[in-house]
Amino acid sequence: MAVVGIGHAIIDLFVQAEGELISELGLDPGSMTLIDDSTSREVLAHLSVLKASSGGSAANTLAGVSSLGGATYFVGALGNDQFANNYRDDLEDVGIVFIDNSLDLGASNTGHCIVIVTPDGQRTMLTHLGASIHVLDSVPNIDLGHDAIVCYVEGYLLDSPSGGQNIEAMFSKEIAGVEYAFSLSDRTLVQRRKPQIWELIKGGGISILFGNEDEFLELCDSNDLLGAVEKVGAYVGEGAITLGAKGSFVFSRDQEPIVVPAAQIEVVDTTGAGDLFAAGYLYAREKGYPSYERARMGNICASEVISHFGARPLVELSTLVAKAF
Ligand SMILES: Nc1ncnc2c1ncn2[C@@H]1O[C@H](COP(=O)(O)OP(=O)(O)OP(=O)(O)O)[C@@H](O)[C@H]1O
Ligand SMILES: O=C(O)C(=O)C[C@H](O)[C@H](O)CO
Repeated sequence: MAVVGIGHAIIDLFVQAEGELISELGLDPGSMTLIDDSTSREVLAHLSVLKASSGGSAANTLAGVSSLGGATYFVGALGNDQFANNYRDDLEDVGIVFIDNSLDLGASNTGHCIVIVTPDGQRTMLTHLGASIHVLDSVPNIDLGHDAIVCYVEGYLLDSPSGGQNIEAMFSKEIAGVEYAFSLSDRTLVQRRKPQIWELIKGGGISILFGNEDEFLELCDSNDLLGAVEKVGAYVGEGAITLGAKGSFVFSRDQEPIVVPAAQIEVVDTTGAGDLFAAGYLYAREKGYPSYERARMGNICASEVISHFGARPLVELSTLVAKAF
C-alpha cells in the first residue's frame, strides 16, 4: 500500500505580522491568493522572512504519511533553481519518492508561497505558482506496482492550466487497486472552481473527500453541515471535514456522521493543519482502523504541526501516535 500525492511543489516563506497587514493587503484572513512574481517581490520587500521551508499541500500530507511509516510518492514540478534542489533534498530526507511530471524544459523558478502568520496562529497565503503549474501538463502515471494505492490530489491543482481536465481524465480511468482522495484546499478556490469540483464529485471517481467546514459549506451553498454532507455523500463514499479547534467530522456510507474532538494544544501556526490531518486519516485508513480512529489520528498529527512554525512535522509522527494507539 502506498500514498501517491499530486500537488504544487512550493517553497513556503514564513513571516509574522499583525492582523492589520492582512487587511492592508486586502486579503481574506486564512485564505490563499495567487500572485505574480513582481507582486511577490513588492510584498517581500516590506517583510522579513522568519523561515523558508518546503511546503505544498499534498507534499505536506505525504511528509506526514512518511513520518508515520507509510510508503509515499510525490508528483510535482520544480524550476531550475536552488529552491528546486532544496525541495528535492527535503523530499528525499523524509523518504518521499519524487516523480517530476513537468514537460517544461525551460528555465523557470520554483513556486513559492508567502505565509503570513498572525498572533492568533492563523495563516494567510500569497502563492506564486511558478514552475509548479506544470505538474499536470500531462496525466501522470500513478500505476506504481503497489497492490493498493491511494492517490491524493490537492484541489489547488484546479488553478493549473490543464489541472481540471487531467484530474478528470485520471479520476475517470479505473485502475485496479487505485482509489482517489481529493482535498477542497481553500474556500476561495471552491468559490472559483465550484462547477469543476462538482463535475469531479458527480463523476463518481472520488473515494475520500477532505475539506474544512467553510469549504464544504461553500461547495454546497449552504449553512448546514449535515445537509452539505448529505448532498456530497450521494456521490462520495467517505469524507472528513475538519472543524479547527472543534476537531473533525467524518462521514461514510456505512454509518452516521461522527465528530471527533481535537487534541488540546497551544496553537502557534495553523499552516498545514488540514494537510497533516489528512496524513493521519489516510495512514490510519491504510492500517484498517475505523472512521473514528482515522479522524483521531488525523487530529493528533494536525496538533503536532500547529504547535510550531512550518507545515511539516518536526517529530517522528510514528512515535507520537504510538502513545495514543
Ligand atoms: N485550535 C486548535 N486546537 C486543536 N486542534 C486544532 C486547532 N485548530 C486546528 N486543529 C486541528 O487541525 C485540524 C485541521 O484544522 P482546520 O479545520 O483549521 O483545517 P484547515 O482549515 O484545512 O487548516 P489549514 O488550511 O490551515 O491547513 C483540525 O481538525 C484539528 O484536528
Ligand atoms: O495550510 C494549508 O492549508 C496548506 O495547504 C499549506 C500550504 O498550502 C502549503 O504549505 C503552501 O505551500
